[in-house]
Amino acid sequence: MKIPIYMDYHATTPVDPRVLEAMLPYFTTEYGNAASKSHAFGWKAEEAVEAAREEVAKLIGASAKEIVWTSGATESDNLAVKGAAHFYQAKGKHLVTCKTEHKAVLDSMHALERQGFEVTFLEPERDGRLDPAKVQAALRPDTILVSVMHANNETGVVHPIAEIGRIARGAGVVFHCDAVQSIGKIPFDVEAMNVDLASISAHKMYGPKGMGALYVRRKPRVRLVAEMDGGGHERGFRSGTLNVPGIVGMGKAAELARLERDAEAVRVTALRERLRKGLEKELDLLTVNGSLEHRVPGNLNVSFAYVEGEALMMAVKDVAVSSGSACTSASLEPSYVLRAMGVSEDLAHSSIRFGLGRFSTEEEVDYTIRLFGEKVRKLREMSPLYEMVKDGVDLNQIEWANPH
Ligand SMILES: Cc1ncc(COP(=O)(O)O)c(C=O)c1O
Repeated sequence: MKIPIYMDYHATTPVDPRVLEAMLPYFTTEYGNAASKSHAFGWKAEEAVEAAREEVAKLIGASAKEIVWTSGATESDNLAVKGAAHFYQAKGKHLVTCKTEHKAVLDSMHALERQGFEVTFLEPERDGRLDPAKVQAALRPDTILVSVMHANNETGVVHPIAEIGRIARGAGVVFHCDAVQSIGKIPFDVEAMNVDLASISAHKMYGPKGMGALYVRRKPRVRLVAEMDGGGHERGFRSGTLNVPGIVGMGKAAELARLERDAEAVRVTALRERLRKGLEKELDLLTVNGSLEHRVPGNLNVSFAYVEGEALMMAVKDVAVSSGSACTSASLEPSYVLRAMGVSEDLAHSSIRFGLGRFSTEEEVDYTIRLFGEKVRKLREMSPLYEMVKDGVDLNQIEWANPH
C-alpha cells in the first residue's frame, strides 16, 4: 500500500492509464489542428475529436452535436449561466439556484446580479437536497434560468434533478445542471431529466485536468451568448483551438465510465460503507452530513464532534482528505454548503470529506479507519468539552461567562 493514501476523489481523480495511453499519440505523432481542413494532420485530429464527442454524448443520452468543448466545468458553468442569462434577458432577468451550488455557478450568479439580474438562492433541506416544490414556488413570469447541480461536491448529495427538470420544462424555463460530480458515477440522462444545459469536467472522471464540456440542447433549441470571441469554433459557442489530446482523453474517460460505471458504483459504495461502519465502530459522536440514501457512491462527509477539522487533517497526513473547516479557503467561514443545510458552525468546522474512487482499496480504507480512530481519540483527550460531555454534562444547559 502506497502512503500517502489518496481519498480526495471529489477534488480530482488520477488519469486512468487507459486514458493516458489513448491521449499520447495526440501529443507526438497526431499533432494536427482539428480546424485545419486542408491536410491529413488536421483530418486525423478532427476525426479523433468527433469520435470523442460521440462518446461524451453517449454517456449522457445526448447527440454529438450538442457537446461543446471547454477548458473545464468552471468555464462550462460560466458559459451556461451567463450565456443563457445574456441571451434571454429580453424575456426576463430572474434566475433561480440553490445555496449549495459550486462557486463557479454562485459567483456567475453574483456577477449577473451586478449587471442588474435578480437571483433567488434557495435553501436546501436538512439532508442537503433541494425540494422541487421550492423551485416551483420560486418561478416567476420573468424567470429565464434554473441552475441546480446533480451531486454536491462536498456532501455527494444527489438532488431530485428529474423533478426539477420537469418543473422548469413545464414553465418554459431553461434548466442548467452542473453534473460534474455525478457523471460517470451514477446515471445522468439529459432526456430523462429534462436538462437543457449540463456541465461536465474530465478530471473528475479519470480524464485530464483543464478539459471539460457543456451539453447544449438542440431540441427544443437552447441559445447562449458566447463568452469567448474568436474563430467561431464549436458552432460559435466557444472559440479557440481545440485541446485535441485533452478531448481524446475525455472521450476515452467517458467510454470507460459508460462501460464500467455500474460495476464500479457497487464496488465503491461497498468501500464507502466499510469506511462509515468502521469509523462508527471506532468512534462515538460522529455525524454523517447529508442524505446517505441520495448520495454518490464515493462520498462520505463526516463531522467528528469536538475535533477541529483542520487540526485533524494535519494529524492524519498519511491520508489525503479535505475539510469543511475555515482554513482550507480564503474566507473564515466554515463550509457554506454545510451551513446552508443547517449544520452548526462547530460541526461544520469538524467535518472531513472522504472521497473514494476507482483505485481505492479495502486495505486503504482499513488503514484510514485505524488512523482516524487513533488521532480523533487523541485530539478529543485534549478537549475539555468532550470530557464534559463524557461526564454527562449537557453543554446546552451551561451558561457560559460573558467575556466582555
Ligand atoms: C460541482 C463542481 N462544479 C464545477 C467544478 C469546476 O470544475 P473544473 O475544475 O473542471 O473547472 C467542480 C470542481 O471542483 C465541481 O466539483
